Amino acid sequence: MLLHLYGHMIRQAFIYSVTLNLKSLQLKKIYHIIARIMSSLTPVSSNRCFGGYQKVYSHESSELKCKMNFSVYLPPQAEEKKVPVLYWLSGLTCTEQNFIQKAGAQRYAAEAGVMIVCPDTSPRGVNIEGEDDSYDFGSGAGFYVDATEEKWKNHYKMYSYVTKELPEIINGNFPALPHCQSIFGHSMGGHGALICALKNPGKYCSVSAFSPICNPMECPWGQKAFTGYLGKDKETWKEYDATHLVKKYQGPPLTILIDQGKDDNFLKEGQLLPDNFVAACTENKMPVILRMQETYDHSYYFIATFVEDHIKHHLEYLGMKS
Ligand SMILES: N[C@@H](CCC(=O)N[C@@H](CSC=O)C(=O)NCC(=O)O)C(=O)O
Repeated sequence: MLLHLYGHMIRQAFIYSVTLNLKSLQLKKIYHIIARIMSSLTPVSSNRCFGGYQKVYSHESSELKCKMNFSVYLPPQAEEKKVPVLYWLSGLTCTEQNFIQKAGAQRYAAEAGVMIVCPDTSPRGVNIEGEDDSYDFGSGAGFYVDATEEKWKNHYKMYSYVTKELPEIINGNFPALPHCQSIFGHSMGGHGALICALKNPGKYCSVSAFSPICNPMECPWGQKAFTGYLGKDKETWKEYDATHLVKKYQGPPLTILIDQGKDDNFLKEGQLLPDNFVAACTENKMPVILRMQETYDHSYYFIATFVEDHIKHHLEYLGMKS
């Protein structure tokens, strides 16, 4: 309790120091030491689900310098042995809750014996002016990049959080097979999953996405987010654009599965651009399966319909053929 109070005080002191532009190296070091001590997980909820447990935890994130929630589904098999891990990245406006409440994935994860981990979609409550002003930038819209712009870069490091800090926490605290992890997601999170896999060859056994924002450099959501987090130089954007990254991917074979609803309004508005991604995959001879689903939209009803297929896709590459 006392430790949490100290942690909170140090975090606030850090936020104020950044706000006042003091940028004290010592204060940053102190924050990291406290964050490490505080890396213990606080249980938020635990519910029995298909013979396993759906749990939510909070923790102090050293990358994001704030308190973060994540959810973890522990299948029944995790009581006996270590299991593979599937990371799910949600889209704009989501938290760690959307997928666990709406996708209905726990039944299939229990059958397959895989853990599913869902982080939140951005840092929360970090006192950056304007952070809560729009649904597609700031809170709930971290875009899974490490911001380089002065205003955002101290907290908005979702790329490092999901590829480094969170896996360390999962591997250190849960019965996870550390080299047996895959990643999938939806919309902003579908793109997040693609870039995490493409930027880290071999780290994830497989990747899949529902209605991903495939080419953020060329769509309004992506242009707004990349300008805000990465600045105006579009060369730097390429490091976080799946359509650019897939052209230069040289790692182990990766078969990418994408489901896209044909009645998705965001597809019609030009936010998702799957054809650009498929053309880039073809250019680099990358196997990609794009399934255009008649009459489906962008919602979690669509995700719930096809989530079993995605879990089966991952099982094949996690060495657990279904
Ligand atoms: N204007 C809408 C937009 C938010 C929205 O549709 N979010 C999607 C993801 S879109 C791309 O990343 C979503 O998953 N919403 C949560 C849900 O549970 O459906 C709005 O503000 O609602």
